[in-house]
Amino acid sequence: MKSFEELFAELQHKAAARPEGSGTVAELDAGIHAIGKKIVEEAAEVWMAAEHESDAAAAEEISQLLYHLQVMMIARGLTLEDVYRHL
Ligand SMILES: N=c1c2ncn([C@@H]3O[C@H](COP(=O)(O)OP(=O)(O)OP(=O)(O)O)[C@@H](O)[C@H]3O)c2ncn1[C@@H]1O[C@H](COP(=O)(O)O)[C@@H](O)[C@H]1O
Repeated sequence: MKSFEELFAELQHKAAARPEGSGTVAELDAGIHAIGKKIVEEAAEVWMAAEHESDAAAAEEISQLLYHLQVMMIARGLTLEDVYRHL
């Protein structure tokens, strides 16, 4: 289990080190447009899971949406602070 901040730090490291087999590196290479489509897809899955599935399924879909949002932040060069200042 990891926190939001720990995942973001891990993804920043992957983006810099570009290890073989990283899905994050592949998604970053696919670009903003592809990441955006993934976010929309995952958001729809969150909605459907929240309406029709278990708490565990909804939580898993939410975790995937958070992951893809973090990938988008890294693709745009945004930090956690850039986002937190709007919360
Ligand atoms: N938390 C996640 C995470 N959440 C979601 N995903 C990706 O998002 C996809 C979403 O799952 P879906 O159920 O929508 O599956 P899918 O539609 O079949 O996925 P695709 O075929 O579209 O890839 C997963 O297949 C993963 O590729 C994640 N990929 C990675 N992480 C974490 O990110 C870190 C870095 O991962 P790597 O870059 O792969 O090393 C690790 O700690 C991972 O646990």
